[in-house]
Amino acid sequence: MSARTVDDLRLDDAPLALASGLLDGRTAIVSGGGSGIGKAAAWVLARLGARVAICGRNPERLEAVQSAFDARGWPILAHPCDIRDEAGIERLLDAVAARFGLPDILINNAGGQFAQGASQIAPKGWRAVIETNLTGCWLMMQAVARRWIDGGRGGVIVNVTAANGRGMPGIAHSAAARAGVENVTRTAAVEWAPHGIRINCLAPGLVDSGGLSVYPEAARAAFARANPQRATGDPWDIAQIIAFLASDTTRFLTGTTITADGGGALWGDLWTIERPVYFSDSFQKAEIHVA
Ligand SMILES: CCCCCCCCCCC/C=C/C(=O)SCCNC(=O)CCNC(=O)[C@H](O)C(C)(C)COP(=O)(O)OP(=O)(O)OC[C@H]1O[C@@H](n2cnc3c(N)ncnc32)[C@H](O)[C@@H]1OP(=O)(O)O
Ligand SMILES: NC(=O)C1=CN([C@@H]2O[C@H](COP(=O)(O)OP(=O)(O)OC[C@H]3O[C@@H](n4cnc5c(N)ncnc54)[C@H](OP(=O)(O)O)[C@@H]3O)[C@@H](O)[C@H]2O)C=CC1
Repeated sequence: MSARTVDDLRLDDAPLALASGLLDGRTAIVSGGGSGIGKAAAWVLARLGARVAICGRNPERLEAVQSAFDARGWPILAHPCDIRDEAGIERLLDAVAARFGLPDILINNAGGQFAQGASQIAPKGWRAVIETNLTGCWLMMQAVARRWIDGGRGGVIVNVTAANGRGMPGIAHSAAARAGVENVTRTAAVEWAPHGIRINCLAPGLVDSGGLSVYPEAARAAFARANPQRATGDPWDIAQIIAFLASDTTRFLTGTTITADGGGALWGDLWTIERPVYFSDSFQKAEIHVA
């Protein structure tokens, strides 16, 4: 896919890296499956043979994906759910169980944040982002893992985080939440290994998924400078790594984070908010006053 739209026909035609039929008979839940990376992941998983359940807050987005799947004859359950609502998560899992049985795969992809300087973030905004990206992700993984453990069987979890190794200027709340998810992933990977549960994270850099439209124009124009490839990522490529992590191909991999950021962890410059003048090329060192 050279253009970065998450367009249905492009998702049909984009080449698959994994073997067709690899996920035959598996059921996967994809949170945030109505848009962007989650939608691309739902497509990859279905093209590999999985039955897919998608959730998100906005029913219209889910229904559009459901219609596309129905038109292709792919089994799908679209169930609105806010991942911050534990009772809602139980209803989602009950609906999946009634339609497909216990899931085999959880793709914890739902998330997001708003860009704001760290000193400006209001307590309510901080809590909203932590609740979404840390607590929501945790509630999903715990609820699914409990059902696997109670059912005496294992499963695979893929948590979509964000490349945060050098911090994430302009989205401090999300940086904290994603680091928390990566650590609880390492922890749960050990605790739940005896139950046959594998769990890994995929940390994307900037991916042109449509989700980036929430950022200011000036920030978006600079996003391709965030890595040495000087490019934003493609949702299809991210979706294929998700499927790779969800498949038995990676059965010896657990508790790790794969970063897919075009090398941004090594070099690049990313500000999701306007960069302070202190960091501009024209700023004179002599202007720095150290108390
Ligand atoms: C050099 C380092 C290199 C590192 C490279 C790192 C590269 C990775 C970069 C990662 C970039 C990430 C991209 C993406 O994630 S794309 C996907 C984007 N999609 C979204 O973000 C959409 C989802 N977001 C949301 O739904 C919301 O932002 C939210 C998470 C907050 C949840 O919404 P909710 O409906 O619960 O919350 P509210 O809207 O009611 O708001 C609650 C309070 O939050 C504050 N708030 C919300 N929006 C803003 C805003 N735009 N500006 C400031 N504050 C905001 C506010 O306090 C709200 O309360 P009030 O409304 O009462 O004021
Ligand atoms: N695109 C990028 O550059 C990067 C993205 N990411 C992360 O990747 C994931 C996918 O993002 P992307 O596809 O790009 O953007 P999108 O905004 O398209 O996807 C976010 C999805 O999460 C869902 N979602 C958000 N909050 C909730 C909630 N409380 N409960 C249930 N669903 C929710 C949204 O659906 P709805 O609004 O209907 O609830 C939406 O489908 C997110 O976690 C994002 O933060 C990380 C790094 C970079």
